[in-house]
Amino acid sequence: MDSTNPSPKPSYSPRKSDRRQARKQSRVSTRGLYLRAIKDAFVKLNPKYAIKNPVMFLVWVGTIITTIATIDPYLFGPVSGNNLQLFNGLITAILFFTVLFANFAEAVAEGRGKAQADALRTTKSETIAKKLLSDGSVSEVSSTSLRIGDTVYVAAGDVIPADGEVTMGVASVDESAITGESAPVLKETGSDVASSVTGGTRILSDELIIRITADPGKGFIDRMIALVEGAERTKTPNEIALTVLLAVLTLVFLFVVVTLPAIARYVGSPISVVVLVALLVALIPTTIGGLLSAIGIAGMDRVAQFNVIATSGRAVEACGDVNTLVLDKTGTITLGNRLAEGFIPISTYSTQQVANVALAASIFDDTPEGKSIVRLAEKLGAKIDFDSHRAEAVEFSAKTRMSGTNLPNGSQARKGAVSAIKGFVRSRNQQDTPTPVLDAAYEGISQLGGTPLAVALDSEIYGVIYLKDIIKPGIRERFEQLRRMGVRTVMLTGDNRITASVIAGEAGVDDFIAEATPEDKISVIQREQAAGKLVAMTGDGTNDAPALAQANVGVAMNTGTQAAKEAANMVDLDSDPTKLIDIVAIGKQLLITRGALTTFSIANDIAKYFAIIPVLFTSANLGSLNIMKLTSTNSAVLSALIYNALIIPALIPLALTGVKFQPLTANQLLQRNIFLYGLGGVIAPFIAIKLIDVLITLAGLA
Ligand SMILES: Nc1ncnc2c1ncn2[C@@H]1O[C@H](COP(=O)(O)OP(=O)(O)OP(=O)(O)O)[C@@H](O)[C@H]1O
Ligand SMILES: [K+]
Ligand SMILES: [Mg+2]
Repeated sequence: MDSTNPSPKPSYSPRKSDRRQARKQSRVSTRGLYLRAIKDAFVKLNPKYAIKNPVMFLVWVGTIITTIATIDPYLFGPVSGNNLQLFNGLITAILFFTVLFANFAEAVAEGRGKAQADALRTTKSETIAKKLLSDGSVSEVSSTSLRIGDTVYVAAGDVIPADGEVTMGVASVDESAITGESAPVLKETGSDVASSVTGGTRILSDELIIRITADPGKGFIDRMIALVEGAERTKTPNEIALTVLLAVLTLVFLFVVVTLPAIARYVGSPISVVVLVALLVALIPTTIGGLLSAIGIAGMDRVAQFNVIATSGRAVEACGDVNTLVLDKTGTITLGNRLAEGFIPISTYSTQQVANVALAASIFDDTPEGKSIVRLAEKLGAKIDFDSHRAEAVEFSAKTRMSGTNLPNGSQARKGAVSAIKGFVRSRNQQDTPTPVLDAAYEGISQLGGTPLAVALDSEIYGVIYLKDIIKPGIRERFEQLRRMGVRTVMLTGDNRITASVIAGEAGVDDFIAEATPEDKISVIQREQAAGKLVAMTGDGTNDAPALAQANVGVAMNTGTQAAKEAANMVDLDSDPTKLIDIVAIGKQLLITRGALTTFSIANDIAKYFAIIPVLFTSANLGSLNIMKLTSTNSAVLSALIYNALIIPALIPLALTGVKFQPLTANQLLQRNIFLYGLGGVIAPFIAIKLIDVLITLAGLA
């Protein structure tokens, strides 16, 4: 839970994003990226890879056929015409470039990940680990020999040899190797969120004893490398469905093209094999076929640029389908640094007395709330009148919703949710005490969106602490955007009903659940899923792990426990719960981009069909069909093919950055995109082909 998170809340200053930006740029040089992609484009010509993309593979096969026809134009039967070898050679070259361009698109998309993986690998060099043996002695071993369950000792200056949990000590650690943030992070034992350490990070001060939790090659950095490199990138269900659709379309066009020679012979206008291959390539969906995997990779990459590591493309894509977002109140919707604003006494007690009990109940509470209560109480002159070394801490838990101190004299000081403290007092008094003043204070604070904490000593409630929290600026607009995209937001909080409804109303969430226990989180998710919804959530604690695993998209905070990180399918390196909203937007954009480019590609192919087919039959005195007045059959085929090849690199930037994103529902988007990319896709080829036809006629190529 957030209130137990000792690390500072993320700031929203532009400086931080600038730093992140600078880091990305230094890691990846654009020039190197393109050079590498050009090389990879050739490597991907290997049939072993090429066959994974059926549409482009067919183009590759076509290239080989036209190559043979260039060497011997008469091999596949009698053909007429002059300059056959030049024409066939040109077609072959264009087809070859079509395949290369598609490979290049994929390679560019993969490039950034590969460069990032290289940078990560440099942090992963083998180190010497100080392993603790059962007899208490220390033995120096290689980090690669460590196994789960081993215990190691690390001190200032050491690199942590493998992932683990701190079992003893407190130390500050430089995690910039994975998060890019130079500020040191405090690691300590016992804490739910600060006890997990990552191999490859460096201890800056003090020393730690760590129990290893990952075998060699299975650590967080290893997983990150595999992920950013795309080694684990499997096709997502949506991608598979689209690949099947494209294959079917390809078959249809293959059938169309195969039946053409018979018709052509009938009308007395025979067509050569090379023209048939060219026609086939022009008609099959090569544009989307060539860009499909680049779009998917770019989606993962865009998530990575937000400093979020996705375990699979499937996870990013699932974000696009999310219908319900489950969010925490404290720290996600509100700023989360709830600070004590005042003490309100009840019955005969004075403010001073409330402050004294509040202080006694908070001396061991190191949550931001606890510390702010101590500060305020001390400011009001409160003092503790017992030996704190002999007192016992009662830790806060989201289940009990209270915390406190057992004093040396046997007294119990508590503070917590008003209902929880009422329950605490009732169990000692065996009856309810009517407390109209308490209820008024509770309601007053809640109406302001604040959190009221009741303060009790043994069987007496002394008063209420007002914890003030502020809704994050701009959060209402973000929920508004989500609503327009058809995403429902549900706020989940351990806080009381009134506070919850006030904050929910101000923030504009669709629904909320108050006084929620950690178990409620999982049941909310299950209920939504039972209604056919895809659910996304964030979490950091161990008790969030089951809910993170249950959600379709679970984003764990990097400050969270190992269990939470393993259960999630994304890890946010900045530990900013608000990012879930951005990730959902990225997922939506990925799906929209794919849809838009598919529409454009298919519209293009249909337009090309009507542009070229008539020209093929001009010699049969069907010239009136040549509405575009293209120069000749050859120039029509060449123009169409050149357009077909060039459109792939022309659309790479769009495939990588994604189409312009507007928060609309899926249906509205579909309509808008069919109009924009469908109509555009029909018109563009006519204009472009005509233009290229004029140019190559001027150049005397056809
Ligand atoms: N350190 C604390 N000591 C005592 N009581 C606390 C402490 N922190 C929170 N509480 C009380 O327990 C309630 C539940 O806390 P919990 O962390 O489950 O939810 P929350 O912080 O209010 O909201 P969210 O679930 O959005 O983080 C709080 O609303 C508050 O009344
Ligand atoms: K095509
Ligand atoms: Mg909380």
